[in-house]
Amino acid sequence: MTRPFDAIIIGSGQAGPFLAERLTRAGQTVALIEREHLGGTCVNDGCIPTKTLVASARVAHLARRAADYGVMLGGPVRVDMAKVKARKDAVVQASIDGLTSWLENMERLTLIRGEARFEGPHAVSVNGETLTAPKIFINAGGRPVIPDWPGLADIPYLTNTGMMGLDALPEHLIVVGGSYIGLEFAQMYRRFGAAVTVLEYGDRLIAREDPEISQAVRAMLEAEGIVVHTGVRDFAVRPDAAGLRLTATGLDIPGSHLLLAIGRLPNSDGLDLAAAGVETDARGYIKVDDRLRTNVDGVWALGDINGRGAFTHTSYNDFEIVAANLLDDDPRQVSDRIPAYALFTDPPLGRVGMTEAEVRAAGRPALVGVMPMTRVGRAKERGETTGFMKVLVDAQTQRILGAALLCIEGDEIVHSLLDVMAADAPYTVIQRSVHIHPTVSELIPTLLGQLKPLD
Ligand SMILES: Cc1cc2nc3c(=O)[nH]c(=O)nc-3n(C[C@H](O)[C@H](O)[C@H](O)COP(=O)(O)OP(=O)(O)OC[C@H]3O[C@@H](n4cnc5c(N)ncnc54)[C@H](O)[C@@H]3O)c2cc1C
Ligand SMILES: NC(=O)c1ccc[n+]([C@@H]2O[C@H](COP(=O)([O-])OP(=O)(O)OC[C@H]3O[C@@H](n4cnc5c(N)ncnc54)[C@H](O)[C@@H]3O)[C@@H](O)[C@H]2O)c1
Repeated sequence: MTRPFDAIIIGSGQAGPFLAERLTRAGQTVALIEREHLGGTCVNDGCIPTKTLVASARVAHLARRAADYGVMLGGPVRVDMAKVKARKDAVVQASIDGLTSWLENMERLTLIRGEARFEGPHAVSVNGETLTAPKIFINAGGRPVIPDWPGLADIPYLTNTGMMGLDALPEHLIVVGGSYIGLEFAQMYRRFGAAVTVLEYGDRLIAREDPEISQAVRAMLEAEGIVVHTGVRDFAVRPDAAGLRLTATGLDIPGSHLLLAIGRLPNSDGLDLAAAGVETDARGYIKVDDRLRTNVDGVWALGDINGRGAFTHTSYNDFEIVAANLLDDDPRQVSDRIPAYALFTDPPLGRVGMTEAEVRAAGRPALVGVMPMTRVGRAKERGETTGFMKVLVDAQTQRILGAALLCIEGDEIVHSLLDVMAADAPYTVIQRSVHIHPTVSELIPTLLGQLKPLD
């Protein structure tokens, strides 16, 4: 049997449901196919649950520091991991429920639970049925990389998905991978009370960032008692009485739990893209142009699977780009996007635009301003002076090139810089604006008033 639609969407990640809403509102019939959980990674085992857990971990951390603020608690801080998990599950479930009822009640939308595969450029099979449509949108996301270490098949390792099921405190969590996923889990579990060791293959943590950021993040985590090893190679694992034993270059570590956070792979291999003739790059990401069109007419790829972004906000922006081009006669494109993201440690790292290394590589004359948080009144008042703020500016055009804000509220404050960049206005616009006292943002104009040549 063949069922025709105006559009088919594969995967209910952070672009598909919103696109379904726009298309159906425009009068089109849409099939949205999801093989697992509605909402994909962000809702089920990514952003929403991890940031909910980070919130619990921060409360535990502040409770331990209560006496520093003159607040006396009755005894040592205890974390009830079952309650932490239940709180996380409730926040996730509310999100899933909202999404489910929204989609189930969407006029002209057919929601299909099953695994989709291409049968041709405009035909997809699911649950033994063939669906056809002139327009097909792929929003099928990605999954964790699993290495081929000796012994891995013999131990019960975790990924970000398995971590969602933990309702008891690991005695010793070994985290492999010192980037976004690894570091967020490492800090939260240390704060819940576990011993935590981070093992990173590269010679520093979060190696996409400037070395001073890597160093500051490492120092901040070590100050909380997390053990960090970098330049680690030749991993092997085996079961033992403590749970597992991990060996690597110069290391032999017993652990109760192992989290693998060494990157993600696109879910393009399960789609039979060859049947449609859709091309991928060497790493499996679907090749798209600036408007997210694949090489096959009438097939688009949105979200992590196109390799043009790896965040919820980039996936959502992919939806906006496709909808604008198809429905609004508005030629939005990926290259309009200014890269921005945060690492949700505490304090977080808010990032926008270029790193210092990228500015140097571009060879343009630049100005730089750095301010340690020990000079920021609000940070002193809050007793949270870890980190610094750094901004890079083009010396000729006065445009902000990039910023790294490793500080309390860095994930929020970074947007004032991002918005001036998006407005294509000179940094002097922020420098001359009067910010509210006493805030961290208040020091951004001061920082911009102290720029020096980047030598
Ligand atoms: C632990 C963790 C924390 C994160 N934290 C953040 C954060 O704080 N901020 C941020 O911006 N980003 C974060 N991310 C990244 C973010 O989750 C993703 O970038 C985001 O979910 C976008 O994904 P997507 O839209 O590409 O698809 P996904 O959310 O991955 O969804 C794809 C969907 O497609 C379905 N699917 C796949 N193949 C098929 C098929 N053949 N048929 C039917 N359905 C299929 C899958 O089941 C899935 O539901 C985090 C990721 C992880 C893992
Ligand atoms: N705050 C956020 O926005 C957020 C949070 C979590 C995840 N994410 C998204 O999820 C994606 C995946 O995150 P991630 O942290 O898994 O991947 P990543 O690609 O960012 O980092 C993987 C890390 O693992 C290291 N590594 C690779 N192979 C290794 C090995 N064999 N042994 C030890 N270390 C190894 C790499 O050097 C790197 O530091 C990111 O690209 C990000 O976009 C975002």
